[in-house]
Amino acid sequence: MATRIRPSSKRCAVIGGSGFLGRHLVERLVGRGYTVSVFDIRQAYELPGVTFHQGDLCDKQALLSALKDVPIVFHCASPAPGSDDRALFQRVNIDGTRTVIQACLEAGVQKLILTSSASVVFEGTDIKNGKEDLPYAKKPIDYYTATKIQQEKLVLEACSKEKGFLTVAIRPHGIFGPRDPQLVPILVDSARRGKMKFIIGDGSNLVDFTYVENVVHGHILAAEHLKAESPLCAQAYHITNDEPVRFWDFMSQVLVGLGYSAPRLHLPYALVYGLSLLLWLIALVLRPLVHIKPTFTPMRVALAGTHHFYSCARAKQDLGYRPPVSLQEAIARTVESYPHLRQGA
Ligand SMILES: NC(=O)C1=CN([C@@H]2O[C@H](COP(=O)(O)OP(=O)(O)OC[C@H]3O[C@@H](n4cnc5c(N)ncnc54)[C@H](O)[C@@H]3O)[C@@H](O)[C@H]2O)C=CC1
Ligand SMILES: CC(C)=CCC[C@@H](C)[C@H]1CC[C@H]2C3=C(CC[C@]12C)[C@@]1(C)CCC(=O)C[C@@H]1CC3
Repeated sequence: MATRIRPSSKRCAVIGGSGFLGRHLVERLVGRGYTVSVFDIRQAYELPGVTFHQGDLCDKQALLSALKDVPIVFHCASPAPGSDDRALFQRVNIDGTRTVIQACLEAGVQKLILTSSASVVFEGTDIKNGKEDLPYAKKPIDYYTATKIQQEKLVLEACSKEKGFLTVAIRPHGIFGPRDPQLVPILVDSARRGKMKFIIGDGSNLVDFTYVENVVHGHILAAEHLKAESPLCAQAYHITNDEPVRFWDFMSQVLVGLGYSAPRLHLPYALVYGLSLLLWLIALVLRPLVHIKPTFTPMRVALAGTHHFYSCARAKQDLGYRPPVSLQEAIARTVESYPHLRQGA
């Protein structure tokens, strides 16, 4: 049964509220009676109870007008992880997060909840039941992850009981669900181009995937439990479905649910990883002449061929977190939500 919490305040802002996770968060907050300010570079929808502020989070003045009289801020904006624009990641995830913190302090915001990522500890090798005290990756798998590490450090270091500014980081993993622009669309696009015939490795690697509503639940619990005397201050929390699943079983269930064939043939992990590195290097060298975007990037191959699942024990203990939607139910709802991606549609 879900924990019942009495919200301390009914106003909040969601930076990145037009995005996949951000919009689900906004919808749930409105459903719980919050008045929400969305701050995003784009406005993707309209909703009663929600005010939109269109702007770049690197612009402090623009942020300040959205954060006026707002005690709680959720920061879930980021450039798409698949981008290869290093300067953009630096500008938005690092410099922009500094600006968000500065704006929160100037506006008198009391709580900042950051959407980080469980990948901040992932180096491309197995993680089994990883806890939050694992060290940050020394060699992050890509530039997106490198900047998520810096972003999380900035937010947690900014926590100050003296200033009345409390911060916490939520680390989800492999978010999926209706309107996800990444996981299912990339998977289906690969299947349609005949690229989902192979299983990388022996297919036994266990991975966490997290239904978007469970991620939202974790964020709201964090916001409502974050108090000066609580253990949450300056802490990071893994939020997953808490049901590690074989990566290739998960992919197969989604593919079969949408009418595509499941991958069957096995390829050695080292071979595919080596090829993906080679392709990535070729794409880098040719970039001045032609822009190639390989499907199987080294990052995706590492995620597809290793164990990476995380313990939610800290979130269970401090937040009372239990994933409200099971993995099977989540997959069914997700498949149902993509009629346009079905085979033959
Ligand atoms: N999708 C996933 O599997 C995971 C995502 N995350 C994190 O969750 C958060 C949300 O991710 P998604 O909803 O999947 O991404 P998304 O791309 O759907 O949403 C990100 C939003 O941020 C906005 N944004 C980007 N740059 C901005 C800027 N300079 N100023 C204002 N707004 C800006 C975009 O317009 C977009 O609406 C991100 O912080 C991401 O790093 C963490 C773990 C896994
Ligand atoms: C091998 C192949 C082409 C699989 C298709 C699915 C992938 C696109 C997803 C499988 C795991 C996903 C994942 C993320 C993005 C989409 C996948 C690679 C993240 C990198 C998104 C941002 C994060 O913070 C971590 C995620 C880890 C899992």
